Formats: sequence, structure tokens, C-alpha cells
Amino acid sequence: MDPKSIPSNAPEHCPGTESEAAGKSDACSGCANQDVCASGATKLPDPSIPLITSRMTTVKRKILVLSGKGGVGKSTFTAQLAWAFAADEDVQTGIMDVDICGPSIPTILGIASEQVHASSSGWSPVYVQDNLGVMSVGFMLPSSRDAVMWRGPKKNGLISQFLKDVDWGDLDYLLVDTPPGTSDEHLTVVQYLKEAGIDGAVLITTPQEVALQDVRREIDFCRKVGINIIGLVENMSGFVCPNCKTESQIFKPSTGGGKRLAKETNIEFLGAVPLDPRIGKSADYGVSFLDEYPDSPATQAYLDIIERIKEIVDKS
Ligand SMILES: Nc1ncnc2c1ncn2[C@@H]1O[C@H](COP(=O)(O)OP(=O)(O)OP(=O)(O)O)[C@@H](O)[C@H]1O
Repeated sequence: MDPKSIPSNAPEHCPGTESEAAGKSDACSGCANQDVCASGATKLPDPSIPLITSRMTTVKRKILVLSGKGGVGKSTFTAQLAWAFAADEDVQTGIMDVDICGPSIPTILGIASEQVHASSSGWSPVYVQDNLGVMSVGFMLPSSRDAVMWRGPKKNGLISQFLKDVDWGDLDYLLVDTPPGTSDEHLTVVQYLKEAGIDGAVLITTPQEVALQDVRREIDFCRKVGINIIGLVENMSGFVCPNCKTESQIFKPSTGGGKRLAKETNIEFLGAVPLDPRIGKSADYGVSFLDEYPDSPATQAYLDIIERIKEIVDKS
């Protein structure tokens, strides 16, 4: 398939006058307000930002996990990353799930039935273990079947609350799991965390060309809003038979597409995680795949990638 057959500047929606991308996104091109939006004159100072910046002073590293397309394994990767960080009991880790319309993190971490509690110092995260806390809209829904049907301002309000009102305590790493694509949620997180500082973004894709196309847009987004890209992970890369250990390429002819895209866009290729049905099973049961299957090729791939992310982020 010719990767150039879908134009990379396919139309997007107006990012809104308050967003970091105002006047700068592809959708702004030709808009009568482009210059005034790009100048920043339309942005009012947001009173939440100083509160968020102050709350974030106890959080050392903030990492966004992004994907262009849905269902590529972003939340699963976020969970493995958190579990791997928290394997060291001295490392305090948090996950903020801003995938407001599809919060899967509580299920993947086995805490879906928990609820958030408020105290005088703010909302307490739900703890998977002593050093791994999670905040997600999933804890606030009456049941996992309930749909969240919120428009942008309400979603932004919740993200602002997650950032300013959650009592994370001292954290070494805060992982922000985002919805697929580049939407209100992404722009809001970037806008609110800009002063506190984002250490970087990890991009997740599958080898399929349709997913890679969307990652190109994600890379473009990060560059436009000034987020450092830690690197790209190719998930569901090939299937390793648990019995004979033979690897089959499921997404032929796109094999190696992630690596090629990373090279082409000048970002680091962090590695490839094979497709392993036991990953889905572990997520459904809310247990750590890394702990359940320590000898699997997928665990080794996750750990190598995570080690590299740690190296990059800790150096920054
Ligand atoms: N390497 C893998 N091998 C097999 N299954 C996987 C792998 N990675 C993720 N999965 C499974 O793929 C499905 C989608 O994963 P996940 O929910 O993490 O994707 P996502 O990108 O976060 O999706 P969404 O965009 O909907 O939030 C899940 O059922 C998950 O268990």
C-alpha cells in the first residue's frame, strides 16, 4: 500500500481558541482567525494552572502514553509500564486515565469495582498496591456498562480536577493514559501540564498501515505542541506460538512498519511487543502479565522497552 495515499494533512476540527494548538493546527489553515489565535491573544489565563503546577511539584516525571488509533494496546502498555516501575517498592507510580469515554485502566489493573474517596487533601487515588495509585473516571461510573457522553468542556473540567485535586503524594512517575487520536483531552492535558512540565510521550502503534498513518498525525501533534517524543512502540508485532515458539507475521505486508516510520520521522524506535493472547487474558483478569508470564518473549520485549523509557526519562 502506498503510504502517501492518505494525505497527512487530512482535515481536523478547530482545536478551540483556548488550546495550545489554536491557530497552529492543520484545521486552522485558511481560517480568518488564524493569526489572532496563533498570537495567543485569545487565551485567557486559566486559574487552574497555578493550582495544578503547585500540585505537580511532588511528581517527578510525567509521561503521556499516546496512540493514533484505538485498540492498539495503549492502555495495556500503560499498565505494564506502571507494574514494571512499581516492581521496585521504592518507586512511587501513578496512572491518570484520561480516556474518559473508554476508561479501561481500572479493569486491566483489577480494581474496577473500587471507588474514589475524598479527604481534606483531595481525592485519593485507588491503590493497586502501596506504591501504585490510579485515578480514572471509571471509578465514578455506576457500572462498567454506563457510557460517558460528555462534551469537551465537561471532559476538560474533569481533567483539570484530576490534575489539581488528586492527592498523589510524592510520585516518581505519573503515567497519563489518553484516548486515541488528538482530541480535547490531549490538548487539555498539554495546556494544564505545560508549566509543570511533561517529560515526554510514548507512542503506541500496531504494524498496520492504517495505524501508522494515524501515528504520523500524533507525531505531528507532539511537535506542534512541543512535547518531547520518547519513542515509538510497535505492539502486536508478530505472533509467537506458545508451544513451538515459531513467530508468524500477522500484519503482512506491514511487518516492521513501526521501525520504518520511526526512522522516517526521526524518532526512537523503542521496540516491538509480539501478539500474545495471554496479554488479553491477564488484562481481563486484572493481573500483571509481566508477573504471570515472566519467561514469555512478550514480557522480555516489554521489559527491554520499559528499561529504555526509564533511561531516557531519568536522563531528561
Ligand atoms: N501484544 C498484545 N497481544 C495480544 N493482545 C493484546 C496485546 N496488546 C494489547 N492487547 C489486547 O488488545 C486489546 C486492546 O488493548 P487496549 O485496550 O490496551 O488498547 P487501547 O489502544 O488502549 O484501546 P482504546 O483506544 O480503546 O483505549 C485488549 O483486548 C488487549 O488485551
